[in-house]
Amino acid sequence: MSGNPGNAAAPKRQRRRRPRDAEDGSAFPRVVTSRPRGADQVREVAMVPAEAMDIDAGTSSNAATGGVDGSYLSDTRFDQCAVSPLSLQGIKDAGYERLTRVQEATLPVILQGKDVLAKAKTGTGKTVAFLLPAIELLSTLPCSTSINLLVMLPTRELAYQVAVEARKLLKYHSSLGVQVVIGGTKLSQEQRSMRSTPCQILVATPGRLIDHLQNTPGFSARIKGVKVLVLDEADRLLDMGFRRDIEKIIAFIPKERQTLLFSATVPGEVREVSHLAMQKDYKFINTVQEGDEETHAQVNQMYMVAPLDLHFSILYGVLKKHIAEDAEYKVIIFCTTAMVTKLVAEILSQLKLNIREIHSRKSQSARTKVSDEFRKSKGLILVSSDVSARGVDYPDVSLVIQVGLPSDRQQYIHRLGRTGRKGKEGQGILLLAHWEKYFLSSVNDLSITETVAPPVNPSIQTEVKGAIRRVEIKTKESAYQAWLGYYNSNKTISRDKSRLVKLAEDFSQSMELEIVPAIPKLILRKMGLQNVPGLRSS
Ligand SMILES: Nc1ncnc2c1ncn2[C@@H]1O[C@H](COP(=O)(O)OP(=O)(O)OP(=O)(O)O)[C@@H](O)[C@H]1O
Repeated sequence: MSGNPGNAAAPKRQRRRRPRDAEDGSAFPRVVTSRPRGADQVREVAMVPAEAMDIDAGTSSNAATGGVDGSYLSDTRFDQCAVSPLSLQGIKDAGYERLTRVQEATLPVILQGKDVLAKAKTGTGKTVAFLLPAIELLSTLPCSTSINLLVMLPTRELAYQVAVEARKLLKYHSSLGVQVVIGGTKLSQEQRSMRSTPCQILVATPGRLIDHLQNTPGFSARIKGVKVLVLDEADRLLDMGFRRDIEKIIAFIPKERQTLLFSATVPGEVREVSHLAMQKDYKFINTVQEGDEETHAQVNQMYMVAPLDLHFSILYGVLKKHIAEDAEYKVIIFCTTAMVTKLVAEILSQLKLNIREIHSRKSQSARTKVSDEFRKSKGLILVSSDVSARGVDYPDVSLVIQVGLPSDRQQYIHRLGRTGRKGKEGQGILLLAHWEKYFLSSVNDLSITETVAPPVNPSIQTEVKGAIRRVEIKTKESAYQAWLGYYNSNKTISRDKSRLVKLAEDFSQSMELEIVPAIPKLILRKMGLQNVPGLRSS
């Protein structure tokens, strides 16, 4: 390790605020000079530096047919590519034979040493697309204990998953290793393991990486060895929640490096700020075919609009129907906030459904346990906040339900992307109240169609109300406050504060509360709601 952390006195640990974790073509794709149609893409052109070159892999001959069998796979085999025998052996053991389309499109460009911004649909193998060429580069470097590959990503579950994928590819590269640094675990534990087995590949969430930069002796020297920087879920890492952390981290690592940005969604704003991380002449590789949607055609997307007071009953009805139709059901329900997630999980558990719960207020060990269990199981419903929205690869998810407003179009797409992975079929349902319908205009280019909510008969309603009444009052109070906070941070809904408060009261009534819970004055002031009638303060 460059610098000896064992001998250096550890500086006092600094406390800092950081965002909670939210909580594709032929081997030589065609280079296009103009962007394909679509209002979004037209906007992108205007904001991209002129030097950046776009590779529209979606229209290259191989990708245009969707690979040899119309799937997410290309017809190129790994053993036909310029990949080392050690990596090939690992790939073979992992069971991968052909490259996915995004892997085929990006591999030659990354191996040439170019900076790449790649867009490919969810569940199409982006992780291997950035790991494999980066590992190829690392395998040519002299043996060292510096960090040579830094993978940044927004959530802890995703960090573990990327490390697992890296270990598969590294199986025969005995001189290379991978380590994970994430929040929610003891810093000292990570410091110890980095000291005892310093690795060349580091997978990290931004906040924890900054903790190490500030508090782990020798770490900033080790990170000076970075040759490849990856921002997975790049648009999330470059949005306002994480951008400052990413800028800080980039300031610590060498300018002479290769940078790879990957995501299923690349809004114009991301291309606008991509210079923060990449060289001006980076390549934008887009494997979403011309005229195609950002979501998968094999995923049936529907929305339902119903009054808030019926949402729990409708949710129950949808789940019962899905379970009856599919014995191997595996469902993820996305909720707006951690505390609303807890509420929904508790209500559905009271209704005797097989429920697991995951969100940022759970301990990391509980999150890891639930995540591992859900990955392996069937016949299970995972109620989740956005900690599972991006990148997490749970196989065979049969249905994704999104209850209430997604934070934006990108989040809707990533959440939906937890089903329909690797060419499989899936279903998506978005459940909205009437006043949330405006969100639909942001996804109207996707194949999302209205469907009628299952009828809520009196007996279902009685059963659901009974379950809601059995949920602890404290859970409901926390959910009310979180709900208010979430919708208050939504520009459209919060424009009319009186209406917002009235809607929150409707939510409170849907939880069978007779009066709205009191909220601490300080929190009301922070929300800018201190004088709005209809709220109670404590
Ligand atoms: N060449 C390949 N052949 C078969 N399976 C593959 C191949 N490459 C990756 N996979 C598998 O495909 C699945 C999806 O990959 P991955 O999670 O990287 O998708 P992604 O595109 O990053 O999705 P998201 O946008 O949701 O993050 C994983 O289970 C991975 O192991």
